[in-house]
Amino acid sequence: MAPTMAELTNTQPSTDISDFVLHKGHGVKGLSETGIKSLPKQYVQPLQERLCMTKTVPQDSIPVIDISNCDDPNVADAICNAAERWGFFQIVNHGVPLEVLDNVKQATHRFFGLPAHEKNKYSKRNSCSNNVRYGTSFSPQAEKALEWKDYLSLFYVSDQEASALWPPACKDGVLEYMRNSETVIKQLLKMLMKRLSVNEIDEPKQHLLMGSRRININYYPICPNPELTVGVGRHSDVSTLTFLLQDDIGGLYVRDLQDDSWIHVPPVKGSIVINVGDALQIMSNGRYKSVEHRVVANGTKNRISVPIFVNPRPHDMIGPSPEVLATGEKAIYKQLLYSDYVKYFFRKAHDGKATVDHAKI
Ligand SMILES: COc1cc(/C=C/C(=O)SCCNC(=O)CCNC(=O)[C@H](O)C(C)(C)COP(=O)(O)OP(=O)(O)OC[C@H]2O[C@@H](n3cnc4c(N)ncnc43)[C@H](O)[C@@H]2OP(=O)(O)O)ccc1O
Ligand SMILES: O=C(O)CCC(=O)C(=O)O
Ligand SMILES: [Fe+2]
Repeated sequence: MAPTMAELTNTQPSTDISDFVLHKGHGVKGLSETGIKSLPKQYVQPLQERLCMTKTVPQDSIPVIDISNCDDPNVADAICNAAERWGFFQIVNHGVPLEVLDNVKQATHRFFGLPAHEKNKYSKRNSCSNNVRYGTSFSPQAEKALEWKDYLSLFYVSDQEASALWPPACKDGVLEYMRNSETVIKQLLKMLMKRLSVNEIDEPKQHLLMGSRRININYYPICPNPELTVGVGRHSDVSTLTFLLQDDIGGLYVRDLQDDSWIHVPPVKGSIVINVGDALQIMSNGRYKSVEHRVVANGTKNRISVPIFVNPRPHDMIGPSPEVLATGEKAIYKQLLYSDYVKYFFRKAHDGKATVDHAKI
């Protein structure tokens, strides 16, 4: 039986909240559902990490790009310009059927709707594979303040492995969404690489750009005192590209590189949010920007999102592309083993752009 709100907040030491959320697998969703009225102190973020609304810009500035005609050079220009200027854009008319998007959202709700003991079968402690992990916050062992989010992270190896190991509550919807994203991911990478003088994506390049995929399903439950915490703290993704489906609640903010303000990425029906990750920033020698983003907590609504992180393979070396350096441009990033880079990212709390700065020469 889940404890009541009074049992958790008033009379119990804070270790009991950690035990309930982290170890027993209730997550922040379970905490939220106790009816808790004030934010436990573990989730109170330092002032500088909370999103101050006076630093946000109300207008919609992240481009929304219709990609129905991928062969149109104007479409490629819009994509590449957005990747250079914003690091973020939304795509519409991308060819992934609305039904597939609805199915993966339902799959996400089905998984998080399971009882805690079912979800907890996939926690780091209990999961039968490193490739399937249910958790909460980002890196609880490294964080001074926890984040108000639960997630399931699925590293894709093969359909066979996914069928055997991924939770039955969500695997079909997630696999269908992954399969349907493949063509558009290839189209986007082709356009982005062409501007970097990579005119053909041969097999080795394809491995480097999209040789592995990780899909996360994220759940941000209703939060008491949302202004005191974060859903996800400031970070950039370590992927090549991230292909993100959000529901209609909103709450994702992106750093404007020109003035350091934060810009909302408004939900647009049927759209997919695309962002450049650190691996592509490094390969493009800084031309495409992996931009800091964060998610605010919400006081009245539950929110979900489903990012597909498109990555190099763990054993690939990443560094500025030879085609980019062929012009005589000086490399600003080192060559790194991708899995070392990702481990470095996961070992720390979210800290803005510190991971990619670590890759600088
Ligand atoms: C969760 O909240 C998030 C997540 C994100 C993610 C943004 C991304 O861009 S994810 C894309 C990352 N790229 C890849 O996964 C592809 C390459 N993969 C690899 O190189 C490896 O699979 C590996 C990730 C390095 C894991 O290798 P493995 O040998 O299996 O090592 P482990 O011992 O299992 O893990 C090492 C260390 O990493 C942490 N960790 C691993 N997986 C996850 C995960 N899915 N989520 C969170 N943390 C993970 C873990 O702490 C491990 O350390 P331990 O102390 O537990 O041993 C963005 C924003 C978010 O809020
Ligand atoms: O939930 C979102 O909109 C974004 C989540 C995110 O940035 C991530 O999982 O890397
Ligand atoms: Fe992210």
